[in-house]
Amino acid sequence: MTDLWQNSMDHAVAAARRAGQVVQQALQDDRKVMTKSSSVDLVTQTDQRVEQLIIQSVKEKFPTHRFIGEESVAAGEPCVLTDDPTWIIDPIDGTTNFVHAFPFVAVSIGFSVNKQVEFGVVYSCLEDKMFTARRGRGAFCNGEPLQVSHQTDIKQSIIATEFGSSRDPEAVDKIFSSLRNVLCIPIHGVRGAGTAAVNMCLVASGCVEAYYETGIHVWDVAAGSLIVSEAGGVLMDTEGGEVDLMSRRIVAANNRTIAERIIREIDPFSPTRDDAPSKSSQ
Ligand SMILES: O=P([O-])([O-])O[C@@H]1[C@H](O)[C@H](O)[C@@H](O)[C@H](O)[C@H]1O
Ligand SMILES: [Mg+2]
Ligand SMILES: [Mg+2]
Repeated sequence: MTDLWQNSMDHAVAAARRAGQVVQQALQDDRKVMTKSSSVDLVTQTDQRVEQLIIQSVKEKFPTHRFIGEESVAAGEPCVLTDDPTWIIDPIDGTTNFVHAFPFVAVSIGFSVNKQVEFGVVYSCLEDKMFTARRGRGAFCNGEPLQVSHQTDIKQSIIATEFGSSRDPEAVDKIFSSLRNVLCIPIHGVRGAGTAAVNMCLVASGCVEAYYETGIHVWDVAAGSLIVSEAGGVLMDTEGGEVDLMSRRIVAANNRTIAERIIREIDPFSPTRDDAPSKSSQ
């Protein structure tokens, strides 16, 4: 069977690698920091430049494809997923890490057709780890197959999560109450790399049993979601049931037992959806 999207995926891998080189180079220079929805929602010229580099290179090769890019949406482009082939791009996942030179920064590229992710590429550029997944064909890190952890006992697990960039006290209260509940199950520990994409790759790699967060965006998790499921993991909504990548809520786990156990402890809330009609960037 011919593989319809292999050319696009090869292009994504090459684009992510080039983008990673730009990010690494930029770490040597002064980084001018700007803000978006709040004083802790950071962006740099490197985020914008890398996104444009990726989009331009794709447009030259695949002129009919569409885009959802974090910085394009911040600049007013729509965030709508259609059935058309769509590149879902987070040029720097972990911008706060990048600003502080905290060494986990990723370029994340998901590709969806008929609203289904066909491939995902996450390049953790400071670790030089290229995570890839193609629907139905497994997940890999630098070409080596990935497999989630086999653990089913939550008490023997490590869980990844993040505080995100909302400082709304009600949201922060929910985040803390969930974290307290999960920690006190009790679990072995809580971790967070400062990038949703890398956290999901850690689930796929079997280093942590699960990752959950409310407040992420579709570009943070599109690629990682396929990498987790192709490594044998599951994706769920924070209230149970199927994940909706536009809903800004995700649980990515090694298996359903662990996912459902965490969901019991999460105090859920619903930020404005990514595809809400009159949504300004937040
Ligand atoms: O802004 P960005 O660095 O691309 O992405 C953020 C990172 O993934 C962070 O770990 C997560 O907690 C936030 O929810 C994301 O928005
Ligand atoms: Mg991100
Ligand atoms: Mg980003």
